[in-house]
Amino acid sequence: MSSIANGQSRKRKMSGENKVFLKAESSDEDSDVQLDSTLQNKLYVLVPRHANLDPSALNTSHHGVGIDQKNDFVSHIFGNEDYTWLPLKSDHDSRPLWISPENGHIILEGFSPIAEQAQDFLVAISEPVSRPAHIHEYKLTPYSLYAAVSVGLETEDIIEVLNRLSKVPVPDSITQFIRQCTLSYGKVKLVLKHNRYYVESAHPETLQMLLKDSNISAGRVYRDENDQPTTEENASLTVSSKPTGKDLTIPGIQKGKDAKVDEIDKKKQELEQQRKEEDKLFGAVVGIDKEDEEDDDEAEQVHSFEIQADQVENIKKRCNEIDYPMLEEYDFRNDTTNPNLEIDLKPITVIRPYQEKSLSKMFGNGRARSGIIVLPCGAGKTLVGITAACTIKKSCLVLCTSSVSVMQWKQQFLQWSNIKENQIAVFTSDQKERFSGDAGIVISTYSMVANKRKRSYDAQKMMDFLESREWGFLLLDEVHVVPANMFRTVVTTIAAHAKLGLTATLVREDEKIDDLNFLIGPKLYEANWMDLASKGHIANVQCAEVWCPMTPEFYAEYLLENTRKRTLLYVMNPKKFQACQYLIRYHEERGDKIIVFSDNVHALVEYAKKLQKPYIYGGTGQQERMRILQNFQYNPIVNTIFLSKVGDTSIDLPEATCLIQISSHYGSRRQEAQRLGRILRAKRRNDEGFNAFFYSLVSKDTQEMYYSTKRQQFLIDQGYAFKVITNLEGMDSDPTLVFKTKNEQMDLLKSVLLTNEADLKDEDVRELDDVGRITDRKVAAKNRMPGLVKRSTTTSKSLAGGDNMAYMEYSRTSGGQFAKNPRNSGASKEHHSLFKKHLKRK
Ligand SMILES: Nc1ncnc2c1ncn2[C@@H]1O[C@H](COP(=O)(O)OP(=O)(O)OP(=O)(O)O)[C@@H](O)[C@H]1O
Repeated sequence: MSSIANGQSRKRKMSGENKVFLKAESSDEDSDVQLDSTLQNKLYVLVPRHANLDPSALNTSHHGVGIDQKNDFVSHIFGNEDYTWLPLKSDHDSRPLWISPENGHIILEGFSPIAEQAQDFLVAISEPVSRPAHIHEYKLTPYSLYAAVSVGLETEDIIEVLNRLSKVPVPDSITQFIRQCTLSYGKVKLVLKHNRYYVESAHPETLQMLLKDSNISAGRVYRDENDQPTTEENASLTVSSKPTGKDLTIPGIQKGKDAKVDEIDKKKQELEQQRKEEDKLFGAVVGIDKEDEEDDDEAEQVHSFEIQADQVENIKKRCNEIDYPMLEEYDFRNDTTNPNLEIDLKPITVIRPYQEKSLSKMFGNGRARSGIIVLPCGAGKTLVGITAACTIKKSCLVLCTSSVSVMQWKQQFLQWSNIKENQIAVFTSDQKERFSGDAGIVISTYSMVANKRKRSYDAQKMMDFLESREWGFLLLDEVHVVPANMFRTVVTTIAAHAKLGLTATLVREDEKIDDLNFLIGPKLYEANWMDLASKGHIANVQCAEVWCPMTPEFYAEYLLENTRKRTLLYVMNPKKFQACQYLIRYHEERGDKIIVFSDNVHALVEYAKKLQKPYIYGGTGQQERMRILQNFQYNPIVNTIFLSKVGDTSIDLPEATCLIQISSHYGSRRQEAQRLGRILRAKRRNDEGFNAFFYSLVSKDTQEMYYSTKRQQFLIDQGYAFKVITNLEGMDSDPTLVFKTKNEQMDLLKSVLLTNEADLKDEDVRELDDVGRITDRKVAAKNRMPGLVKRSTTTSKSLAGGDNMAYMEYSRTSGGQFAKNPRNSGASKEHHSLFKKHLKRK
């Protein structure tokens, strides 16, 4: 939930907010939005320049009784977020939303019968903040509203549906904010039709207003009655019908139907019927599919004027400056200049419902909208990108973060679509291919395209080829990791009609995420992790933080040493070593396959050697990596491997069912989510009662606890509950564990203190993923010994880890199985001071 006010006086708080709403003066003339970093946690930090919100509108006291005047005995607990004075609607029980008049945060009751529809609507108009099992939190921002209008929602519809869903009337301040943010956004589109560029809008007055701007009107093209360019000026706009998208089919939806699919369809219909009845009952037809409904109505008219191709960039820039950013849409079906690409999904390829939903946001009106699709790790972003390419059917450029990903994309194109191998070209430092024919696919890396340093002759020739032609589709993988300036270079050097960004975690520690909105387009869709897990598309994961006490000797040194040595001391803590050994043994006995992650290479090697397990880090040769990974996949004796951060992304090991993290890089929320992604794709995710496990081992009372809390935040916001394990049963009395005696512990301490400074650094991985996935499954399969992989049967209690471990919970529960463990009760009192602070802050 959003921060609970800390007792500041309302007067002081309001003055702070006034600051947020004040349009910052021209400190940065070029930026399209203003950022007030002192007020990071507030809504409306980003204010479109035209948005001229009246701060006094947010002074809630004019609505009724302010909290200062309230004398009841609970209001003070909620501080400035006590909204009991808001008038509840008489049928509020059947409405699932609360809207804060002060900061636009929206709280959704996840247990409401119409929560699913409400969720669809909220994802379209606001940013999800936190989505645990029962209560979800969203926030309205200028960008989220920009995204809403870009997928076809209209201002009044947004307000009306919010009002229908809300338990209280939508506050005036929020209505006003929505109006101001949607006033100009999404009203103007840049469309390429029959190879001519048009500025298009359903609002002729908006186009007339734009044409009054000399920069824009200078780029306008006039045509005579023979459709030839003329200098004769003609004031009228072209009028045409709005495209309906009716006859557009996204491949992979109807194909490959079997009995199971029919059954699902039947269930869907039943659910649909049930939903319709609920809608009737609650009178809250959400209306986000209004666009589709409109298809049945008479086609709406759109107005447009043509602009010169070489003026597109200038006009786009000008429109951004005057707060009328042009949405980019590609009318690919009417593009007759760029040759078509013969590509379709294979008949056996069936895309999943959430993949279809995300694509329908992109192709909702029969054209391709540029924007970003956010799906959890392992949920199949690649297939979404491939399906989009199969829909557009024009030349396509795919950019990824590493050469390993390039090969994976190529392999996936061949796996899911009917594209021929000679129609796909790979452009990396090792391979510079061309596709045969007029149209094709090129897969490359961001650095190959954006790096302007001296290129080899071949690379330069390839770049000339990429820059000299028009691309129907630009697919951008892992958009959250690529620096904004790299994007800028890519987007300006490559002429592409439609751009699609893919990511799992739209979070960056550098808060640069907003750049993506303007460089690629708005977020079109964001899936809910818990929903996908509950439907079996990604694995259910039990997350736990294991608190390992420091031995007195290690702790004494920890308090004395400098930061780098400190890190090594808490990573090499003998108790952590033992916990790691204990968990490996426990999960190996259950038949799990375990990946142990360590960012610190020194620790990685020490742990792996001591526990006699194979390890891979940046310095491991390619052959050795493949050998280790193949053994892990197919050899029943190799059930645990140690990986440095080279394995964070793109490693596809669906056999892995358990992750143990012994050292991590500070507080990166993204890294934590990516690591979790390694087990979300677990092959066995649909087995009854199956759970994957994610353990983070932290040394108690050290800085590591702070970082760990920070890292988990993204996953907690997706609904994961991290349990705290304070005691691994039987660990203290187990004589087989390493570093049992004081002498052994002291020897370890000595070796840590003698370690070179140079060894203490985390691995510097430039290539984001260079472990690679094993694509040569046929070779590997030969070595496999079927039936030998042992998986012991366990009780559900054991599956929940309840046999040997004591849990306590400090985060919101997701209704997970750990929470039901009777040992939980009462344990939650035992919060570490760091967590207490965290909880209070929450
Ligand atoms: N519709 C589908 N039908 C069957 N399998 C699918 C489908 N969509 C995705 N998959 C499979 O799911 C797995 C994960 O897909 P993919 O690698 O594209 O995930 P991702 O979202 O890119 O993950 P990450 O962000 O971790 O790289 C792959 O093995 C892929 O083949």
